[in-house]
Amino acid sequence: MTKLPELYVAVDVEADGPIPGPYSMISLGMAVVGRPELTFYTELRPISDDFVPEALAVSGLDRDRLLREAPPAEEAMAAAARWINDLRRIGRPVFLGAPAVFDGMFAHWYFVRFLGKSPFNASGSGLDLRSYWMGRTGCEWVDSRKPLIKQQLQLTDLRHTHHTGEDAVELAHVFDAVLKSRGSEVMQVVAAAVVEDGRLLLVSKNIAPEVFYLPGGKPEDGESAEETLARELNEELGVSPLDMDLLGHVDGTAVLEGVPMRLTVFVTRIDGPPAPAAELAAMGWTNGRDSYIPRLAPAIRDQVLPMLAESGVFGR
Ligand SMILES: Nc1nc2c([nH]c(=O)n2[C@H]2C[C@H](O)[C@@H](COP(=O)(O)OP(=O)(O)OP(=O)(O)O)O2)c(=O)[nH]1
Repeated sequence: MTKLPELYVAVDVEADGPIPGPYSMISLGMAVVGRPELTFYTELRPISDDFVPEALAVSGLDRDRLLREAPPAEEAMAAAARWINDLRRIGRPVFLGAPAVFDGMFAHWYFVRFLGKSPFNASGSGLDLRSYWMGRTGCEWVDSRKPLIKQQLQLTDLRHTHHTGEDAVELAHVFDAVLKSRGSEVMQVVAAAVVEDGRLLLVSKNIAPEVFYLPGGKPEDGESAEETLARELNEELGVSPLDMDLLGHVDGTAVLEGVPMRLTVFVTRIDGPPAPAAELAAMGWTNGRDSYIPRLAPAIRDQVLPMLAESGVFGR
């Protein structure tokens, strides 16, 4: 049997105080990431007489109305648990909070207090939006606030309203965009395979002088691959490409930054003898059997050389 996918359940809580027990959860919203039609909302009858006016004011909910009309906590949490458990037909629910500490603390306490257990798991653990973003981008805590994440993902139109049903949907959208943005993290690099007299041109940079690879580099904004290559050949070697034949794309790990890389390689002739610029540590020509080979970047040695041999350009 194939394993069902994980379903990230964005959970949003409004409360009338900082901790559950002395204070109450007054509304609970949930929404499934990537499945905007799957949402849940309930208000809850307060469980104590105490409340912090400033906390209550955040949601704007009328506590007296909740005392009269909202379902008791047992009933509301049973409905929430049923909704989560129903999701098990299509996936494996995982709690998602922003922050997981506050919303998770209320949700977990309420599930355990009123139902004896949580439909998420025994520990109340789950995902936290900001921690995930820090891990993905390497940013500091202070730069992982939701408004900043929204800015970077062009989601500033998504409103935060303090209505837990709407805010759970907002969180689900943001996390969906965070997940989708992962694919675009691949670093693009364009490189030239220049072959003269049966030898392939290699360079190394000052930052790692013992690692050799093809001349080239990363595109600047708006540049085509060909424009990047022409600029890089000029900057690194003071030459211009005479023609560029796409050899292919190679997916690997960028040897300097250690991040996922897609390398686009062109077979290129150049208009004169290359003269290495200061940013290069060394330049040389390999015949495919010499001491350069062990020092090649893995993507070049393991993927590009076989492609060049296959196409008959070099190494046969
Ligand atoms: N140019 C080039 N880079 C390669 C090859 N193979 C490989 O792993 N890389 C890696 C090395 C680096 O991690 C990254 C390219 O970085 P780079 O430092 O050459 O790019 P760049 O000239 O645009 O550098 P910069 O402006 O950031 O200084 O890709 C290759 O064959 N050619």
